[in-house]
Amino acid sequence: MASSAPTTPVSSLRPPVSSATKLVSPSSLFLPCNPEPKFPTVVAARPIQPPLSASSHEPPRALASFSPAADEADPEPAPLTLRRICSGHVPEHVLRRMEEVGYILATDVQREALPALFSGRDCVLHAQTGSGKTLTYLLRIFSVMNTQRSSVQALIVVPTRELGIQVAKVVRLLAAKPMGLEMEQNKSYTVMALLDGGTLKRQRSWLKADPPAIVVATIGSLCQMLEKQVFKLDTVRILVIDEVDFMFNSSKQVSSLRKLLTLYSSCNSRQTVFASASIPQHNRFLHDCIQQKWTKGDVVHIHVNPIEPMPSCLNHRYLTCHRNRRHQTLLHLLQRDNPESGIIFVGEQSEKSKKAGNPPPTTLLLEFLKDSYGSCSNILLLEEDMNFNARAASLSEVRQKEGYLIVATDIAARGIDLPETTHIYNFDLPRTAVDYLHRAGRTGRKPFSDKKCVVTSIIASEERFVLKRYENELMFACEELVLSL
Ligand SMILES: Nc1ncnc2c1ncn2[C@@H]1O[C@H](COP(=O)(O)OP(=O)(O)OP(=O)(O)O)[C@@H](O)[C@H]1O
Repeated sequence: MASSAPTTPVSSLRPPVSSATKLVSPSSLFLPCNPEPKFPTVVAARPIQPPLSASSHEPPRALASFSPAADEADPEPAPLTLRRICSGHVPEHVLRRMEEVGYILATDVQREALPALFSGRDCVLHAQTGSGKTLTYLLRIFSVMNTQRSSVQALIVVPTRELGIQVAKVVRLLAAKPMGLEMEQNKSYTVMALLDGGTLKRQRSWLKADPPAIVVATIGSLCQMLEKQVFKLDTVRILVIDEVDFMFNSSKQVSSLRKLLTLYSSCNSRQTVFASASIPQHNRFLHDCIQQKWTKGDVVHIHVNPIEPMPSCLNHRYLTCHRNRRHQTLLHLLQRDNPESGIIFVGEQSEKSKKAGNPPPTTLLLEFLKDSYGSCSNILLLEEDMNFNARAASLSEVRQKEGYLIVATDIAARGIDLPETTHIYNFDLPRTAVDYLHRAGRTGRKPFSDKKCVVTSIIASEERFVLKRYENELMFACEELVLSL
C-alpha cells in the first residue's frame, strides 16, 4: 500500500535478472552533509535489449544470444517482458492494451524501477531521455487504481501544457478497451487534463460532479483549483512530478510545488514519484526530499546509466561558422543531411531585442527556410510566445505528418515525444549542459532501435570551449564537421 511505510529490504526490490545492476552504498555516494542519508541508490548500467514482436509475450528463440547462457564471458540477462514484471500488479486489460500498442519488453528504467514502485516506495526515476519513464510511472498508477471509487486517485504534474496533453494521451491509450476483451462498464478510468490554457470552468464542474480517477495537470491550473477548494488531494494515492528539476528551477513554480507536496497533501498518505533525465546535484535533492518531507525517509533513487547520461544512439557534431553565415550554413547542412524529420532549436529572443521591435529569430529563420529549403513542405513553429491553441495545433499537425521540420525554442525540449525525429540542430547553442541534454533527447526516442540519430550544433569559433564543457559534463564527444560551401 502506498500509504504505509514499507519495510521491504532494497535487495528484494531488485528484479532477478540484472547482472550489471549494483546497489551503491549510500555512504559512498553522499557528500559529507548531515544527516546521514537513509535512502539507497539503485544504479543500473546495461545496454537496452532488442525488440520483440508486438504479438509475443515472452522472448522468442531468435533472441537466445541475449540469454545468460549465450556468452559465458559476458553474460547478458534474458530480455524481460513488461508482462512478467507487471503480472499480479497491473490489471489484465491494461497489460493487454499495453501489448496491443507495442510495449512488450521492459526498458532499463522499467526493469529497475517497477519492482520498487510496486512495493510502494517513493522513487526518484533518474534515467536518460526517451528511456520510457512515462510508461514506468503509468503502470504503477494503473496498479493502484480502484475503478469502484469516484475520487481522484492519481495526480501527474507536468511543466507544460504540451507535455500534459501527451501524457494524458498515453493514459487514455492504455486505459482503452483492448480488442476482443469484454470489459465491465465500471472498469473504465476517467482522465482529466487540467492544463494552462484550458477551460477551467468546465473542469471545475466536472471535478465537483464526478471526480476523474487520474488528473494530469500543470502546476498553475492545479493550484488554482486547490486554492478554490474545488477538490482536495486526500484521496490521491500516487503523486508524480515529471521533469522535476525543471519545475524546481523555475522560481514561479517552486512555492506552488512546495505547497502541493507538504500543505495540500502529506507524503505519509501518498506514494511520491519524481522523474527526470537530469537531476543536478541529485544527492542534495534526495536529502531535501527527506528533510522537507516531500517524500518518506526510505525514498529510493533509481539511477539508470549514470556514467552515460546521453543516449548512446546519438551522434554529436559541430560546425563552426561566422555568426552572419548561420542561416546559409544551416541551409547547406539540411540539404546535405536531408533529414526525415528534425527540430531546429533557436535561442529565446532577448528582452532588449523585443523592446527594439525586432522580429523574433524563430520567425526570421522560419521564413528563410520556407523560401529557400524546398525539400520539406512541412515546416512548423513551436515557441513559448505562441498562444496555447497555436502551439497545440502545431504539435498535432506534426504528429499527423510523415516528415517535418520544427523551428522551436526550448519549450519543445522538455519531455515532448516525437519518435520520428532523426535530427536535432542547435542553431543557437543551449545555455546549459542540461538544456543540451534535453534538446538532444528529442531524438533517439525508439528504445529498441539501432538507428543512429544526429545532433548538430552550429557555433562561432569562440563558443567551442562552451560546447567542450558540455561534452565533459555530459560525457559525450562531438565531432567537427567541415562543409565545403
Ligand atoms: N517498453 C517499451 N517498448 C517500446 N517503446 C517504449 C517502451 N517504453 C517507452 N517506449 C517509447 O519510448 C518513447 C520515449 O518514452 P518516454 O516519453 O516515456 O521517455 P522519457 O524517459 O519520459 O523521456 P524524457 O526524459 O525525454 O521525457 C515513447 O515513444 C514511448 O512510447
